[in-house]
Amino acid sequence: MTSAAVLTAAGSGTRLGHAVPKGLVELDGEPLVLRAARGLADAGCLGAVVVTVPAAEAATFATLFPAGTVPGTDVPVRVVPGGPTRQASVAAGLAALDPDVDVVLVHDAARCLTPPSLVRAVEGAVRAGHRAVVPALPVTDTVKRVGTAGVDGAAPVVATVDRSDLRAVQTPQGFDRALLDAAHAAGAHRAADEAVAVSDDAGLVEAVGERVWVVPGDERALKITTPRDLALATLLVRDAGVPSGAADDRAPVPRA
Ligand SMILES: Nc1ccn([C@@H]2O[C@H](COP(=O)(O)OP(=O)(O)OP(=O)(O)O)[C@@H](O)[C@H]2O)c(=O)n1
Ligand SMILES: C[C@](O)(CO)[C@H](O)COP(=O)(O)O
Repeated sequence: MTSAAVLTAAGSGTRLGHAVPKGLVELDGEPLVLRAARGLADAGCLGAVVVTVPAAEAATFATLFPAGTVPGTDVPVRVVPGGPTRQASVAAGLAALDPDVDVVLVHDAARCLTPPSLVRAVEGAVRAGHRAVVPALPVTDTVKRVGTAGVDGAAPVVATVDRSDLRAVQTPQGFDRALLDAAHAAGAHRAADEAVAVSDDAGLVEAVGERVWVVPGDERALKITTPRDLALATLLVRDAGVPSGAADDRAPVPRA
């Protein structure tokens, strides 16, 4: 029995706006995909990492793992081509996992500062019997549902949403491997089209009627999407005093 991770790095990073795919963009001198892979390996609970990358850049990504392992560790890495959507990229990663893997964590290279403690918390919750587990943080802004914007760009407020049971979901998301394989198979017809593909793997599990569980997330697991996110992450890695987001070991609660 082995736990393994699919690390998604096949996106282009359009909103970040660099000339290279986002996974190759450096944060304080180190590519995002390498930082993310190390965070997974340092958790100490994963037997392998499959990295999904843009097909045209597979050789470049492979040079980051010259020994076929996450550098500085003995965790094996496989680099495989991803697909046109995140969902398709995860499916490609799942197909490359060894048959003995029974627990899968799916993680975004874009969340490259995720601490190993969060990886262990998610993996441990799956091992403890929760077949689908996502880390999440409470929503802190006031949230409003709005209607269609007018020609001046202003949109009418339709309602103010009760935020008490809203959560912002992060990665890694952890799954019983058979459940995640089945959920991706059931949702495969959506994978090629960005308009209908799911934005996270838990969404596919929900669609097949299985319960997804939430564990406390961590502010360090922020997603680098825009130049501002990269600037913030740079400040965070240079400031060892940055506070952690949440305790890691609270009991899972059902997803609302
Ligand atoms: N076809 C895709 C699209 C996204 N991803 C991965 O999914 C994660 C979350 O996606 P996002 O941060 O939105 O990355 P991009 O799609 O690269 O960003 P953008 O939409 O700005 O191009 C990233 O690690 C990204 O590499 C992927 O593996 N395959
Ligand atoms: C998986 C994810 O990071 C959870 O928040 C998120 O859904 C990815 O979304 P994106 O649209 O691919 O950025």
